[in-house]
Amino acid sequence: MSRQETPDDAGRSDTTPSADDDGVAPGEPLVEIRDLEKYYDDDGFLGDEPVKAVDGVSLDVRKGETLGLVGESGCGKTTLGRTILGLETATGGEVVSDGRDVASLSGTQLREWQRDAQMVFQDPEASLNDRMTVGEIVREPLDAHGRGTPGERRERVFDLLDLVGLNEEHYYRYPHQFSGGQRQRVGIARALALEPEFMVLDEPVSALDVSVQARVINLLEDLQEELGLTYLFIAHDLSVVRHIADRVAVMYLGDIVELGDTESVYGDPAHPYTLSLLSAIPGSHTGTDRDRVTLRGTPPSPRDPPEGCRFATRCPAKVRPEEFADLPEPAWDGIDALETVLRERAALDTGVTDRLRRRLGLGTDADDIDEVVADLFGWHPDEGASTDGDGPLSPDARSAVGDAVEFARRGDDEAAASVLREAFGSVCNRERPDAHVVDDGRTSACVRHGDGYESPTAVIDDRYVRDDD
Ligand SMILES: Nc1ncnc2c1ncn2[C@@H]1O[C@H](COP(=O)(O)OP(=O)(O)OP(=O)(O)O)[C@@H](O)[C@H]1O
Repeated sequence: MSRQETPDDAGRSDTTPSADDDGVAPGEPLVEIRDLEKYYDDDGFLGDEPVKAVDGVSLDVRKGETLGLVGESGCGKTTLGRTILGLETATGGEVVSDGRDVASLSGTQLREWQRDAQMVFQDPEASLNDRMTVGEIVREPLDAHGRGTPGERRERVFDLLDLVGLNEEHYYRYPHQFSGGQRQRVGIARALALEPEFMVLDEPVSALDVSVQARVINLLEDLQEELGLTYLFIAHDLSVVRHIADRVAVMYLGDIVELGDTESVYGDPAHPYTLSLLSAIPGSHTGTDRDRVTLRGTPPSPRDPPEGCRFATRCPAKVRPEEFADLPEPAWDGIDALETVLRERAALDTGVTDRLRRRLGLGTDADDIDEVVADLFGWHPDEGASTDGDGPLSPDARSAVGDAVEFARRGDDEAAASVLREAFGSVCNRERPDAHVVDDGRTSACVRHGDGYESPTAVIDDRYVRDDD
């Protein structure tokens, strides 16, 4: 990993013992996560489903590495980090470290794990208590764990401040007297107080100015080297992760879709979601000219994730049914867009007002569906399926779209979306894909890596690049 020298890096002492007394060799699994689930069941009224924030995650965090965790907002990154640390109680699966299943620890053992594994938060403004001095903030975990005499704790805090590029004078100051970067250093010093071996860094630099970000990243890299730390680095900024992470895990709607060495994943993404995510970075060229692959719509609700592959509703490489193999790309664009509209309207429909309206037999605002169809396909459903006319849909496809429109007109967008899925869906809507090993240890959870399918990248090139050129 490259680094930049800064004045802040100078003069730190190396008084903290390195955390390699756990018997785990560098590169071996330090934390093993198996089928981890965290569902939030808030007993929502009207029988809401639980929020499946983390839904079946399996991965290892290896001793001494930085594992990047990326994905769109709301995909479950923070919840995964917090559940690994035992700050949230898992609703299923295991987190094993040093022979202990973290998810089932309590009392002293849980406290031990929470000493060995620490979290650094995104917002140093909100995560530090403004009524305490910096010295008190960093000392608090030492006090709570009864470490040494008061004098020894004070010395330890001075060492920690030095370690993160602050100095003794800062002991008596308050967080509000510090810049964002300095406050994040205080947060890091506090997280290091109990000599952890594993740290979850939750967007540790995203609230900071870019120039300050580089310095804090350098500090984290130096600390890792000096103290033998292992990081899970959560970020939505893909370039920061590329810089700092040895491996990267790509998360979508509660699950990991791709996991591998950072350079392989960024240089040649295997999963259609990774490819779409990376092609959204301006100027990124992921192997071929795929920058025009756009990620349509927003992720579905984690309360009601799609059946089969979670990414199927937005996937640019989705398997299409044989009987519609001849439909041109604009028809598929329209079908995907119509399904997105119906799904998003169905999600809104779960609002109390709409439910009550429906229960009372009042319509929802279904009238504009005809307009949507006309815009997307240049065809009005009342014209009938077999009418000749312009537009990309075949008569069979029109008939299926017409059936969906019937449901939407009656205010049942959910049924309309499922009619579309039934007609135009495939294995992607039925099976949750396994993680396939695609190259040297890299995994990607896409059905297209299985026998008999074209690879996701080949399909995307075919559908989006060649057509556009
Ligand atoms: N305490 C909670 N109760 C109910 N739902 C929650 C709770 N915490 C998180 N969620 C939901 O779980 C899902 C995942 O949230 P999480 O914060 O883990 O995502 P994230 O990927 O870290 O997002 P961001 O990048 O915006 O921080 C979201 O739908 C969120 O609304």
